[in-house]
Amino acid sequence: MQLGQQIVLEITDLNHAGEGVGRFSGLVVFVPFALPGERVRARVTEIKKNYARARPEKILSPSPDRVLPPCPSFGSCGGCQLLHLDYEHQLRFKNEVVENALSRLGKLKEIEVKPIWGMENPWHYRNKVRLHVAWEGRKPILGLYAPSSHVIGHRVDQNACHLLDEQLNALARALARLMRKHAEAFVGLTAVSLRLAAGTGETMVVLEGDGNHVEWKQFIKELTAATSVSTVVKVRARRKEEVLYGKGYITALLDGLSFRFSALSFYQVNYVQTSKLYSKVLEYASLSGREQVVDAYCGVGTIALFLARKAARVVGIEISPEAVALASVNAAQNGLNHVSFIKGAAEEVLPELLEREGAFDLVVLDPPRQGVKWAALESLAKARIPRVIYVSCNPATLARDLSFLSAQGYRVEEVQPVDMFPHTFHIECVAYLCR
Ligand SMILES: C[S@@+](CC[C@H](N)C(=O)[O-])C[C@H]1O[C@@H](n2cnc3c(N)ncnc32)[C@H](O)[C@@H]1O
Repeated sequence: MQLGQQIVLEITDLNHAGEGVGRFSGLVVFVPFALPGERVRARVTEIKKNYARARPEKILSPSPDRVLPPCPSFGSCGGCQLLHLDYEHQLRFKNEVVENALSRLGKLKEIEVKPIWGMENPWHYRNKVRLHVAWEGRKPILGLYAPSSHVIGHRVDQNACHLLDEQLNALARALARLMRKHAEAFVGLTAVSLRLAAGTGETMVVLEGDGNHVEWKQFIKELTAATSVSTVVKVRARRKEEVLYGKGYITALLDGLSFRFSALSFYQVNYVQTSKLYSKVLEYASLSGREQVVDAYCGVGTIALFLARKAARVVGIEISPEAVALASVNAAQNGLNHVSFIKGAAEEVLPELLEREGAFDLVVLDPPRQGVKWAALESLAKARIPRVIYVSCNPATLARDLSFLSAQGYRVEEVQPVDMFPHTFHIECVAYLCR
């Protein structure tokens, strides 16, 4: 096989990233946007020792599960990987990814993986987007990068995104128009994020990088006159927030609670599915009102406050100082005064907390994609925490960590996948473990 060679192959499977898997001359070949059962003609783009990658040029015999992607940017935009696969089959694929991760990576057999909870309407669900700034001559353009590249593959002024909330699509278009008008202001800006708070409809524009502040003033004046944007914040190298307009945060409403979040604090991207995810956490928690609970990786305190409505005491742990400050405000605003928050890394704070006051009934973990550090996992068994709920956005690290906890004496009772990210390969899960 050679780079640039044209090959014809049968696709037999999908890998965890949603790419078609076939074989050519004995080598595994990944073909993005190809489906199992398809025969494709593709051009080799990468050759490694154990696998190759090829770009599809023609689908010679399409799968019956293939659908026409509604977005003209599909394939040239890195946002979606599964828009060509019928939604029912996307859900089936995701269940299989979770089952395979648990059995192959985690060596965990006989775990009950429930059928994934899909969306009734899997479109326009995203309340956040990070757009990149690129240049077309002296004019800035705004869009999403092509897969594995730093080239814009989807321009927001040309097409609306089918995953993004329509309010944010409209804001992105208005922004792109004004950016071209105030091109000077955008020299030095690398990205612009847009966020929307459900329930209140408040929106935030986050400018990343540096630029001409005098020009920004005029740009922001025109932006806020032309749109209903609530706040504009600047962050430099994604570290410190500087409020340029409005309050610097927006407030979302979810199932009777309100949550403030800011430019640098995490907030789940899909409101409909977040409500289902948190209801599952609450169901697994099955609180009576007497329990003491830890919510590790608590963000702005969302799960902590959901649980606090039914628990005696909740302690949240979070590394981001912005998020911890907002979590405390959120607790106070929701009248939940038996919740406290500790700023720090879970792998340091959790072992200390459990050693100091071991009497917690339940620990919730909701780490980023890298999963939980072993020091934190070990401390659960050491403190004999009876029940653990693990929320994960990465089946591979979930499998690794559940395997570790199994070896430490925990039994994985059930795993519920939730489709937080339709049309992409990303999968959210919530797992329930008992000692
Ligand atoms: C997936 S988010 C979950 C947030 C929250 N549970 C929610 O549902 O909105 C993970 C959070 O963990 C925080 N984080 C990342 N590394 C951490 C660490 N080592 N210790 C504590 N928190 C961490 C991030 O800042 C982020 O807020």
